[in-house]
Amino acid sequence: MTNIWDRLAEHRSAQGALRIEALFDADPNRAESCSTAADGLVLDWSKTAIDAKARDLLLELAQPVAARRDAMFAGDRINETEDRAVLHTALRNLQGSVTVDGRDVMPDVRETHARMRDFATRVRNGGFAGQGGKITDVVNIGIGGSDLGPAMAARALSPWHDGPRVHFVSNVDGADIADTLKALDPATTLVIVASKTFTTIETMTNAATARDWMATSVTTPAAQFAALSSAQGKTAQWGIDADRVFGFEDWVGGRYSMWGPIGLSLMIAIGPDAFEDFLAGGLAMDTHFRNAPADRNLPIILALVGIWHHQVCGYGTRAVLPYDNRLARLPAYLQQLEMESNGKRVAMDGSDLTIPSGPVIWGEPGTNGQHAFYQLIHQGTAIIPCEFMIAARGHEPHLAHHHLLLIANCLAQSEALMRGRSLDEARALMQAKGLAGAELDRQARHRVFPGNRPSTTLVMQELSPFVLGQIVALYEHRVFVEGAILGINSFDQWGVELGKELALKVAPLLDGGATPGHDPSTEHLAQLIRQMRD
Ligand SMILES: O=P(O)(O)OC[C@H]1O[C@](O)(CO)[C@@H](O)[C@@H]1O
Repeated sequence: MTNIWDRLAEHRSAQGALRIEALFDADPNRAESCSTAADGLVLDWSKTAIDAKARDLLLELAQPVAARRDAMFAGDRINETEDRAVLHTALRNLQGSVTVDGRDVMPDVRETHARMRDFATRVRNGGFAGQGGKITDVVNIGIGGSDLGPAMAARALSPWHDGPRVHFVSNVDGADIADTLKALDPATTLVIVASKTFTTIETMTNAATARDWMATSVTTPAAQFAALSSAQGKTAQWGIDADRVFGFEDWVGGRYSMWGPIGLSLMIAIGPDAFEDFLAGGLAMDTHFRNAPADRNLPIILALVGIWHHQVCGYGTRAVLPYDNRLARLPAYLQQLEMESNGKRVAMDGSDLTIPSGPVIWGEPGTNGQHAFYQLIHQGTAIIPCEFMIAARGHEPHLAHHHLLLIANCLAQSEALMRGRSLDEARALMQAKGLAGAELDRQARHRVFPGNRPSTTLVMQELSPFVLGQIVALYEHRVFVEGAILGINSFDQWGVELGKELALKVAPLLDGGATPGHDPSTEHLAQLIRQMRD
């Protein structure tokens, strides 16, 4: 394994000043041969410096992935630090069969899905109503994996919305819930408390606030609450009727959970049939991931491109740039999926990682990002691999000219990043403006684009529930492949625990109490804030 990393590093250094464009000169079919497709979703990775040798070495690196992938789908306890299976894929394979510890888990999955379908249908058609009539608004209260997935997807699939309005509250900042609830009628609002553990302080605080708000208008607030949780005892204590509690097993990780009960708000918004199309897209990607050979396997290729850029080339961040305004929350969703999964420093066996783990993920939809941070991407000193996404068709046929411009911008950016603008070209531009001598040189230098900056482009026909399912599953498996290659556990998240524990100890300081063991800076800040507040 180490040997392949060394060989990759040697090869990268042997590439020297190689320009990506030169790879197209060497291989006239590069655009096609460096495109990988799965059920109509196409990834073009030709605008990277991955040449034939790098590709072969990366594929060698991926050889151990197949065994771990098969173990995951078989229900083995591959999440070793939490001693759990990893089976979110079962939630989208409703006809499938998978056993954990000798027990077929699918009857329960199917039963819960059927209950979700029934409840969502009744919320949508008025069979389940609020104390003031048909449900007009649904508020999903959750955070992290209990928020980001459904919030991202609800926005992405807004053309499919034909149910009640859905809103998402996640932040413990009271501004979030206050701003959301102020426009709603408690008597026609359904509140869904989404929390796997039903202990997360942000979610439980927001849920209690929502219950108080509801109590100002209706006699039985709990009757307009539903819960999505693995902790059924706690949901009962909270007074939520078991009929409206949708559970899932510990083998569904929070950030992988939108396919099951955590997707209820999405199902209510777009309807159970469209939600099942979303599941079908995820299942199609699973089938592809399990069966396609590594060199034509979309998640494996996407992961290897990521490894090439971060672990081999040393680029510290990765920009996700969907040219689709409705995918505005995708970068935030992927931040949790990728960084909570692969932001680790210890290998599965407890030893220190000797290679860097996952990169920083960030991004914004195009074209807005172009007018904000693309300056740095094009001319800054850091190289930022960009992941563009674009649909051939938009959802507004009467605005087709907008969509053409959107596509043109997307393609132009990846071209500009790769080709850049040479000093000679910049000088010619300045000459045409009448400049000469030292001033011409000075002005020209500011207009040089170094180019040779890598990007990938994911192309879809249109952003439908099926395609969104493919994209989410693609990224889940990409994270899996990267984690398997790095030898880390992508399914735990111990790194978020310490801050949670300390928040509970800091809280008394803000009320003038004393809890031992804080550093002087934290004590001082707490005191300062207390004074400013009073
Ligand atoms: O669904 P819960 O239990 O409220 O947890 C919410 C989120 O908190 C985390 O545990 C840590 O941020 C995430 O992994 C999870 O998605």
